[in-house]
Amino acid sequence: MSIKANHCENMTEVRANVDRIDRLLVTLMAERLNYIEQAARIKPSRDAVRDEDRIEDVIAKVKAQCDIDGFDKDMAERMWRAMMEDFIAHEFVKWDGLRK
Ligand SMILES: C=C(O[C@@H]1C=C(C(=O)O)C=C[C@H]1O)C(=O)O
Repeated sequence: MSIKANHCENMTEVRANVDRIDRLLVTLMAERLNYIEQAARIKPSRDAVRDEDRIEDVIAKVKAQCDIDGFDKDMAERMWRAMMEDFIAHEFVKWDGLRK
């Protein structure tokens, strides 16, 4: 299966749709980051900030969603691994900041 997208006749329409999607993605990323910050508050030890099993669980779930929505699994894996590295780095900064 694949996600339905608007048919575009020109680059103005293409870019308007890309810009619309980017705004939605930023909103979702901001919400995702809020949960990462809550994880920093909740996790009792610094060793728990980076959880390799959870990272692989996230990747597996994202790849399963790729099958549903028709998105490239290898691309998604690269994107999510890079994104999670930034989120984890942020979580470490937040975890330290809450306990100094
Ligand atoms: C938020 C967590 O912390 C980290 C951030 C993750 C993420 O960005 O999805 C996944 C695993 C963790 O290393 C978590 O453990 O769930």
